[in-house]
Amino acid sequence: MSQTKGLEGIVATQSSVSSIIDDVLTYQGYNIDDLADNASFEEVVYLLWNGSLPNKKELESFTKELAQANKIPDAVIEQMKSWPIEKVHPMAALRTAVSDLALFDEEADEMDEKANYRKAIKLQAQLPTIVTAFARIRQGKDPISPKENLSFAANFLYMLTGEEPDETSEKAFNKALVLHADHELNASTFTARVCVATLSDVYSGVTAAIGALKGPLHGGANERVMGMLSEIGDADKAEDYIKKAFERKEKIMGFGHRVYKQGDPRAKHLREMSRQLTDITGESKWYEMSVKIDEFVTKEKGLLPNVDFYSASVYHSLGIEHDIFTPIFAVSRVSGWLAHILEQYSDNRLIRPRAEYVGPEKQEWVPLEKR
Ligand SMILES: CC(=O)SCCNC(=O)CCNC(=O)[C@H](O)C(C)(C)COP(=O)(O)OP(=O)(O)OC[C@H]1O[C@@H](n2cnc3c(N)ncnc32)[C@H](O)[C@@H]1OP(=O)(O)O
Ligand SMILES: O=C([O-])CC(=O)C(=O)O
Repeated sequence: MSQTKGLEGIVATQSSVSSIIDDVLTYQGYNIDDLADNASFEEVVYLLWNGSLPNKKELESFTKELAQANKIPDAVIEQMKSWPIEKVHPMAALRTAVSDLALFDEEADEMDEKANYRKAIKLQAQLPTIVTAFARIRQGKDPISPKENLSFAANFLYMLTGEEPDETSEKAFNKALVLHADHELNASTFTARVCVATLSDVYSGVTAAIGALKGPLHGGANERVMGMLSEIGDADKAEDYIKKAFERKEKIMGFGHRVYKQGDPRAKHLREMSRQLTDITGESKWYEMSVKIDEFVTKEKGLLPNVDFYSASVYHSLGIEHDIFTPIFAVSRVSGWLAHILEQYSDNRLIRPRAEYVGPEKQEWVPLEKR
C-alpha cells in the first residue's frame, strides 16, 4: 500500500459544485472572475445549490427565504452571554453556536431532501446573525436584527456595526463573499463531506467544517496575516521581518497553496480591493506593506499569495475586528459546504480511506506485573 502525505493529488470524489483546472476556478462552470465582477452573493449561493443562475423571480423568492430564516433562538443568544466571552475566539463561538442551533431545530435529524434544503437555508441565513451577535455582545452592545431591504453583504456590515454601509463597502464585501464561497475539495469542505457521508446531519457537517476552517493552515490564516502586518507596522520594515521569519523557518501566512501553482485567481481581485479601500481610508500603508511582502516572498521562495493574504487588509479597511476575519470566511464558505453536503447526500457512500501501517510488528503480550 502506498500513501500520499496530506492526500496530495488524490481525487477523492466527483463534484459538480466547483472546479480548479489549470489554476482556473469555476463555480458550476462560471469563471470566478465573471462572478466576482458581476454577481451578488445571493446569486452565487443559489448557483452553488441549484446548478444554474436564478432568474429575477427565483432570486427574489430565494432572497426572501433567506431573510425569513435569519433569526436565531433567544436561548442561543443567552448562552453566548454565559460564556467567558472576552476569552472566547469567535470561531470557537461560531462552532459551538451552530452545534447549539441543532438542538432547537425539530427537524435537525430528518434526512429527506426537502428538510435538508430547509436546514441549508437556515444555516446560510443564521451564520451572519451568530457572528455579528457575538461580536456585539462582547462589546457590551445588543445584537441588531437585519433589515429586509438590504442585501446579504450590506446586512452583515449593518448587523456588525449598526450602520448601513456605503455603496463601496457593500460592493467590496459582496465581492469578498463571492470569492470565498466555494473551493472544490478544500480541507473544511472535505471534512463536511466525510462527516455527512456517515449519514450524520447537516448541522454536524457544518460544525465539523467550522472546526477545520479555524486552523491557521486554512481559513485561520487571514487573521494571522493582519497580525503580521500589524507587527511589521511599516512597509520599509517588511523585507527584514520576512527574512528573519524565513531564517526561523516559519511559514508566511497568506502564501502558498496545495493546488494552485501559477497563483490563486482570487488574490488579484482582493489585491485591487485592498488598493482601493486603503486609499479611501487614508491607510495605504497596509496595501503598500502587503505588496512589499508579496514581491519579496515571491522573489525569495517562488510562493504566491493565496485568498487569505490581501483579504486581511480589505477587511481591516472595512473596520472589521481582526478575529472576525475567519468567521466571515465561514459566513461565505458555508454556502459551499452546504452545496457539497447536499451533493454528498444525493449519491452517498461512506468515506473511509486506508492507512499504511508503520507501527511495531508481532509484539508479544506481557502481563501487567511484568512490564
Ligand atoms: C483558504 C486557504 O486555506 S488558503 C491557505 C491558507 N494558509 C496559509 O496561508 C498558511 C501558509 N501556507 C501554508 O502553510 C501552505 O502553503 C499550505 C498549507 C497552504 C499548502 O501546504 P502544502 O501543499 O502542504 O505545502 P507544504 O506545507 O508541504 O509546503 C511545501 C514547501 O513550501 C514551503 N512553504 C509552503 N508555504 C509556505 C509559506 N506560506 N511560507 C513559507 N514556506 C512555505 C514549506 O515550508 C515546504 O518547504 P520544504 O519543502 O522546504 O519543507
Ligand atoms: O482549497 C484549499 O486548499 C484552500 C483554499 O484556498 C480555500 O479553501 O479557499
